[in-house]
Amino acid sequence: MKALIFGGGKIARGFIGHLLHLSGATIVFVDVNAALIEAMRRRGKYRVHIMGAAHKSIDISGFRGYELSDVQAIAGEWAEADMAFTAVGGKNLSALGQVLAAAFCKRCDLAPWVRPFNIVTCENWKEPACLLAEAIRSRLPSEYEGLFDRWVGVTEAVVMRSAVEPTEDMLADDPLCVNVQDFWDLPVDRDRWKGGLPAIEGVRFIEQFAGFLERKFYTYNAANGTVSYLGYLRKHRYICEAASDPEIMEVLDCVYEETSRALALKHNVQLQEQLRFADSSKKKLQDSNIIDYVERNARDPIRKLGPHDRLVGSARLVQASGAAPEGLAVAIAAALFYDEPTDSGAIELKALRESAGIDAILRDVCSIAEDDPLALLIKNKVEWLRTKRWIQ
Ligand SMILES: NC(=O)C1=CN([C@@H]2O[C@H](COP(=O)(O)OP(=O)(O)OC[C@H]3O[C@@H](n4cnc5c(N)ncnc54)[C@H](O)[C@@H]3O)[C@@H](O)[C@H]2O)C=CC1
Ligand SMILES: O=P(O)(O)OC[C@H]1O[C@](O)(CO)[C@@H](O)[C@@H]1O
Repeated sequence: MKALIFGGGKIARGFIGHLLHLSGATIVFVDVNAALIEAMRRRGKYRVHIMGAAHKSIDISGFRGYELSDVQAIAGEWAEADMAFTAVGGKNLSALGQVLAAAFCKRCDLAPWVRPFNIVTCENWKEPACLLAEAIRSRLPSEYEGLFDRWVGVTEAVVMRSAVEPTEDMLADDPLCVNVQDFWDLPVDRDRWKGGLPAIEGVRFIEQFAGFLERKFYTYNAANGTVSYLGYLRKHRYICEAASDPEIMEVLDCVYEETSRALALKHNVQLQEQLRFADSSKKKLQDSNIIDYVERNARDPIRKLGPHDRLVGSARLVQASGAAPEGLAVAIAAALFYDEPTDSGAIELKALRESAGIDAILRDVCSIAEDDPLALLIKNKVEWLRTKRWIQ
């Protein structure tokens, strides 16, 4: 078995590469970051540290690496590969699609198709498989479209292992190592997969997958958004500390309650089952074996305040179910005040807030109009945060 992994970051190395290595696959990483690829080639191995279960940690070696600009090499590897995964960040899928379209044409010219090829997105994003498939297909010359439709499946996975930057000491020893959660399951949408199913450690093909990614995103990520933005205001460094702060837990429980009702309704899942799912998210956030940082989870607030992302997207879902997203509105209000000076997105957000005001952020970043009930609710929660002195 041979697999391409687009992205060489934390999830690519610390989860997808790990599972594929355990399955005996030949692994080819492709990343836009030339320095990262150079380091991967030079060092030839990296360590995956399993947090809280050091005896399961492992060295991964025997992989190859290419820069994304090397379309010819990607096409050559593709011609011999069985599947590909992406872990590049949802906002980069469209740019990746452009390269994959060019590589696909070259790959078609290199060798005839004899079996289907699947690309699995591993991204916290709204409908990433559709997005990537369209980003590739829309750039294909018409004579290649039929081949793409016939031979390539684009499907998606739900990534629930956390992969975290190691400490500076660990990086000094191995700059490519990754700290990961002791979690091994990778659910993949079976219905979008073309052809026979491979046996890959941890990969679980699920039928009627629709909705699972949304449930995960608006449960796990809505919760870690809530915990991290409130955690920042409450000056917590670690996620597990913030998630165990009684004042934050009150808001967190409210978020779980409102998102669970809306998700159960939308996806026709028993409320009790969805609440159990929410509970597993809470346990993960509070797990002190997982050394994860408020800063990492709050990072890139402009993306995370986007209209379909974890906070506003889930608030919209709650509104659509006929309820008011009280807890999520607190989390969004807190995110508007994520003023971390080391985060370029946070600096931009603060400058926008100070120059144009909250209404402008809600309109331009979150796509929430000034007279939308959600805007009014969020602004009420901003005042509430002020009365609690969590913001000035
Ligand atoms: N780190 C985590 O705990 C989790 C991450 N995820 C998702 O996994 C995805 C990857 O996240 P991380 O690995 O944490 O990020 P990361 O920042 O560690 O890695 C992303 C990598 O993608 C590369 N990249 C960007 N654009 C590219 C392109 N067009 N082609 C090839 N490579 C490109 C970057 O250079 C970087 O090396 C994201 O969608 C994230 O939401 C999901 C669950 C958990
Ligand atoms: O970069 P993003 O989108 O915050 O995704 C990473 C997050 O997803 C999670 O796995 C939550 O499910 C977190 O551990 C992690 O912070």
